[in-house]
Amino acid sequence: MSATDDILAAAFRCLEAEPSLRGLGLAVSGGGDSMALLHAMAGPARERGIAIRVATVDHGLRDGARAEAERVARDCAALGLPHEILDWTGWEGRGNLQDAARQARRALLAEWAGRHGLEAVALGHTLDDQAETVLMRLARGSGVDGLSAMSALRREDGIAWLRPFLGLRRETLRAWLSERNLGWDEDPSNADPRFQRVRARTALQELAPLGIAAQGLADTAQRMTMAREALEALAADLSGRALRLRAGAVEIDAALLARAPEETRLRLVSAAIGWIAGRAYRPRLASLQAGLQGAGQGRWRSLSGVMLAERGGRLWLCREPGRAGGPVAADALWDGRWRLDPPPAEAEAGGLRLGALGAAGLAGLPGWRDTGLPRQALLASPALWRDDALLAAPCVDPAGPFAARIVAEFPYPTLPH
Ligand SMILES: Nc1ncnc2c1ncn2[C@@H]1O[C@H](COP(=O)(O)OP(=O)(O)OP(=O)(O)O)[C@@H](O)[C@H]1O
Repeated sequence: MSATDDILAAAFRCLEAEPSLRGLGLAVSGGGDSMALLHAMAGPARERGIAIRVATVDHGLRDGARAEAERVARDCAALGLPHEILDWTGWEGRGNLQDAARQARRALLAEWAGRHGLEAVALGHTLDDQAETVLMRLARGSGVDGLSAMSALRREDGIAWLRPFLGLRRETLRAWLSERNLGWDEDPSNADPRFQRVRARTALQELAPLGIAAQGLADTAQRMTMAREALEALAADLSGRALRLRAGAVEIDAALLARAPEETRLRLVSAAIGWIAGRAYRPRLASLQAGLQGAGQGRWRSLSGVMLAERGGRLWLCREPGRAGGPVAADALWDGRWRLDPPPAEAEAGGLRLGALGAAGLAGLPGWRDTGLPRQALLASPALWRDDALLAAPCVDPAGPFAARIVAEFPYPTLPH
């Protein structure tokens, strides 16, 4: 097969994975990979009756970025495709710039797709990106999850993110563009050795004599994806036998947990932490191991915004009260997970706040012991307040005036209440 066949076959395959697709967004930076995406997807999408829109994010970080975005706009105009430049103005100068830029780009693209009713957005990642990621993750000592492959289709934020070119080489795409006299802009940061990805790219060439090459690393990533699926199935099985959700806390049968292989155990506890504290706060492996060992001694330990302790043959995980955030308006989401259900009527909502029960709230509820929940778990459970007066504590008194609902879904099956 020629490069053109491969590229067009990849474009069609990607559209076939989403048969009901009507509106597709293309994320085009102006670099070689995404310019190939633009030119390769336009025809097949048109053939399938799919409307295409294109967006370029201007991070405002480099002179020349605007001109590159405008070049994409011109190419889109020539193809008859609507194009938009999305501006990122949010850099606060803290943390890792590339990570912040990537996250902001995702958010801007998701917002743009939502605004135009696009069900999917395609990205131009290639096999080379995959291989470089594996090399960088090896440097960090990553496990199965970190070494797993980017997926050709991933649903997140209500959008299907498509990566049609994961099986293709960067040089193939660029040669294809050159043959057609189609241009692209070379982002100068792609040659800046201050970036680890650029160093990984150079290192890959140096590793060739050892037989370490992009294809092999990408194959490893595929194998790791299969391994991850198997491990996820084990964690889901353990969860269904050993784990119960209680008032936003997690209760796990400690004996069953102890008998599970360490990888399964850590995976389950890490998922519980992610569920309680938000996915962004997953702990690192060493802290997780240390936290679990400490919790086994019966004292409450704090880890990634979550308290954990083993009590009476159960491992308990619950929100660390100080990390749950202050109270919010009663119709808002509190601590990323809790909502009143149904929301309060307008007449009663004035001055009403949803927040942690806390020690002050719990002191007025002597019946809390009847719930069978540890005090620690109830401290960070939701309560309804008007000024300083406690109106309801739905986890202590489910028959009371307000019910609270957890909106975040636990990733695995659980035992019934
Ligand atoms: N500024 C941007 N605006 C729109 N989409 C972008 C932008 N930067 C990256 N993308 C999308 O994310 C994909 C991966 O980006 P990344 O910077 O990791 O890759 P790249 O290999 O440099 O790609 P390209 O050659 O297309 O810039 C791109 O192919 C493109 O689809």
